[in-house]
Amino acid sequence: MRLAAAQLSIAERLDRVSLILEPGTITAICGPNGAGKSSLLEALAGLLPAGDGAVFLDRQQIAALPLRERARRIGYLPQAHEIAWDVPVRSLVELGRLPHGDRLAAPVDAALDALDIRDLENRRAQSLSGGETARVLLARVLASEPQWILADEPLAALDIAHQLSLLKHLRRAAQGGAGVVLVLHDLAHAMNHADRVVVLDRGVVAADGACEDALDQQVIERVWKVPVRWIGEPRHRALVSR
Ligand SMILES: Nc1ncnc2c1ncn2[C@@H]1O[C@H](COP(=O)(O)OP(=O)(O)OP(=O)(O)O)[C@@H](O)[C@H]1O
Repeated sequence: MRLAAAQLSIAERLDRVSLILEPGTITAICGPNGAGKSSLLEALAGLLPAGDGAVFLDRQQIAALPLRERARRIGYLPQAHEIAWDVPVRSLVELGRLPHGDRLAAPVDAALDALDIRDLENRRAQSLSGGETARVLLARVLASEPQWILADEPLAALDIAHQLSLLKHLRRAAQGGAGVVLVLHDLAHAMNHADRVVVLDRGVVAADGACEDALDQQVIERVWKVPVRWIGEPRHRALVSR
């Protein structure tokens, strides 16, 4: 079940972006501020009109999919972590089951465990810290067991232990067949944990491929305009300035 963007052009945001995303893999979308990463993710989730282009889930245009089916198949975590309702955490995570029309305990429990928020399940959602809020909202996405997990900066508010445990969990989801697409600012996380990196620069794809190629030092210097060097072994790399 591929997710594909064809010739996505959205005024001032994306310019003829075409991608075919494979299930069972983790793709990182990287790029400087304003490059179009969130716009691309929103368009892939069917939340931003695709302009002259189109987004396809398998062979079906996403815009034509019934909303409930789209919500069942694509889980989307936006960049802004806002919780509108001050409900208990468990109820909020259960909202992930809405597209399925059930409140199955097993996927909700699995999501609470994956994000290490079992001890928060009775807390009011609006009483949480920033990182706890981020984990709860991601748990809601996971509870819906989507074929595609599209997450905008899911690691940004998390401490290092929760970052690594979430990355491990997303890898497990990919191994189980899900497609995982993450907007990441941390290039070392992209380098070490993704299978493929798409680099956006001012609305166009500047590089796309295996991590070591797409995040090659020269690409980073060209796109981000900073002198850097990778150190360490593959999958354990760190980025340092030169
Ligand atoms: N609702 C909107 N209407 C018009 N332009 C927008 C809108 N949202 C974003 N933009 C513009 O589109 C461009 C891409 O924004 P986008 O949020 O996709 O970038 P990004 O790569 O996710 O950036 P960041 O790293 O800062 O989150 C930016 O120039 C931004 O100002």
